[in-house]
Amino acid sequence: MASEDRADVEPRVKIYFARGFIRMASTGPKPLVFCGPSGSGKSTLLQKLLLDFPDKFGFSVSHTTRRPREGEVDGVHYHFTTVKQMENDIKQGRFIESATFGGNLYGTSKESVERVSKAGKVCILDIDVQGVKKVKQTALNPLYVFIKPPSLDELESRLRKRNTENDESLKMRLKIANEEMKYAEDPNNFDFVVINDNLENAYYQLKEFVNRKIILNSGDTTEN
Ligand SMILES: Nc1ncnc2c1ncn2[C@@H]1O[C@H](COP(=O)(O)OP(=O)(O)OP(=O)(O)O)[C@@H](O)[C@H]1O
Repeated sequence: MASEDRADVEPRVKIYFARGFIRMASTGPKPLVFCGPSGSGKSTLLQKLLLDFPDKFGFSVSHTTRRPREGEVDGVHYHFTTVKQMENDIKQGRFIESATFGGNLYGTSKESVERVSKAGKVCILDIDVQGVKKVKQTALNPLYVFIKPPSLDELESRLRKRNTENDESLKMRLKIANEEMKYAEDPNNFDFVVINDNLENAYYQLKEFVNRKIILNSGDTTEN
């Protein structure tokens, strides 16, 4: 889908080309990609994982020129910046990738990514299917996890309860969700699919996958 069609949807594209990071990825544990429709529970599950394994995982904070939503903290959820500042930073080569959606700029700075890799942590990428397709073209070779809502009706209900969307953006998110779920049906596209029906159950499955594929593989056998 063309980016123009997704005017109200935030891009979730964080592609880590930083040299240091790629070196780390090729020797250490694989990075972890979280993908899934808007409202499927990526942030919720990701936060639980970061809390459980604070020394293992790190999340690169994106920049945006959009206004913060209620409860969003600068430097935690996003680095909120101005168009002038961000355009200047892009010109100066400080961004790995950036895009304009719905009149706002979004991007991943080299600094945000390097901060995670310098701390010796596994980078978690929270990206949409477009981002997954792009990452698949790089040498990053992460593990791909798809967070799947139990149904589109339940997804709609969660998005409505979250109270972050207007009717138009909700409709767009549901349309894209349908396409993303079709992409995830191909077993070659993701290493693991978690159905986020009951949160604790979904998290249990995710944690088991992460323990098996990342924690135990890195030589750290500490159970959490
Ligand atoms: N298993 C669950 N049962 C019920 N509600 C849930 C569950 N998982 C997440 N939620 C709620 O659903 C809403 C969407 O979750 P969340 O914000 O984590 O989704 P997301 O995939 O990160 O969305 P976006 O891509 O738009 O940021 C939140 O209000 C969250 O509290």
